[in-house]
Amino acid sequence: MTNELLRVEDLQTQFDSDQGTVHAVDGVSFGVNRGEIVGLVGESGSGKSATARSIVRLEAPGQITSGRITLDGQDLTAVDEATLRRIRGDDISIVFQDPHETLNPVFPVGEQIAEAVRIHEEGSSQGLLDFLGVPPFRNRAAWERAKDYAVELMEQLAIPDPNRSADEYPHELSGGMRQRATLAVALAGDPDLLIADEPTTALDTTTQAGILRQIRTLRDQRDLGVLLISHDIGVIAQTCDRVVVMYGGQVMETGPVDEVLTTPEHPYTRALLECSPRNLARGDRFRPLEGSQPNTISSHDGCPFADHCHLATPDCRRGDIPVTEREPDHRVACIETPLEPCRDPTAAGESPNKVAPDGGDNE
Ligand SMILES: Nc1ncnc2c1ncn2[C@@H]1O[C@H](COP(=O)(O)OP(=O)(O)OP(=O)(O)O)[C@@H](O)[C@H]1O
Ligand code: NI
Repeated sequence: MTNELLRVEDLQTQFDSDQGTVHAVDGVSFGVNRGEIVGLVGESGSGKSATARSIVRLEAPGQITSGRITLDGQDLTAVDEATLRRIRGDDISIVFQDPHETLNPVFPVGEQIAEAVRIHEEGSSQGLLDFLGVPPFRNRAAWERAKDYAVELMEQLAIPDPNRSADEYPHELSGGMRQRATLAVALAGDPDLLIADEPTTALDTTTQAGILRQIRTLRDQRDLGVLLISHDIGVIAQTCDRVVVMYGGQVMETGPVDEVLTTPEHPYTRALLECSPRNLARGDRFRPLEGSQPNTISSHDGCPFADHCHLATPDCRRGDIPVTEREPDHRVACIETPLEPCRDPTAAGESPNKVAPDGGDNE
């Protein structure tokens, strides 16, 4: 028995476009254990959100064309709509960058959290009421309990004066508090897995750090599995135990954060660390890698990074790139990476967070 909660195996999600098929997620595999925070990192368009949405089966208008997604052994690609709805409420929660996707502007936040608690508690009976199209039966005692628990959840999320904040509308809260309220809604059903898609991207760095710490605390308290999506490698370094580096819909490298970010092996991971916003002089603008994202339309043979990789050979542009395990649980999808690992791609500049500055740039 492992304590693996989520397993994504060879997932393919595609979109139709006028130009052809977009291979947004192109053979992605990774797992999330209970009590573990896994980061999904990559530039804009690398397929992070498409992966997250596929896991909760909200991939439309995209389509999962192959692969398996299992949560606690249950295949999410094979369950019916009613089961999926139950899983989304009870087992997996997803929060987005924009709280408006979760919070309704016209209701006080406490009421929305309580509503999420109540729906979870009433479970299948609520499903029946939806089916019959009648307004939900308001069990007074259950509603009061849900309200009490909503305030308790707000307290757990370090929202100050939760009794008062519960009566406030989303726009009356600061950005950070709104995102905490969103997390409270997400946790109302006591999920096993929390997926957070760029939850702090819209926030200033201090507020961001507070929320990331909160996510770690929740993980500790609830033994939550967390999939944290970010384009910011610094966020991943601060928060995650393991990281999955994506480019062009594929996984380039995956492994423990302190290994992957200190001794990155894939040329793309090295490039990503080099152009991390934290490595730029103050005032410089973060610019994506030269040439930015590959064309994921139609042809998707070989390594998507080949056109930007100084180590690329003709073999890199053909067929599937084999994945090799360099250390236990540290995998790299590259045929040309020198066996001598790159010690620290940022040795010349300032190192981001936990990345140890120990020189020896062999690139
Ligand atoms: N609804 C859609 N219709 C067509 N193509 C889509 C759609 N949604 C996403 N895509 C394409 O799928 C690919 C992956 O997009 P995705 O949103 O997963 O990237 P991302 O890594 O989350 O980027 P970002 O950091 O900008 O959120 C992109 O090429 C994108 O254009
Ligand atoms: Ni995204």
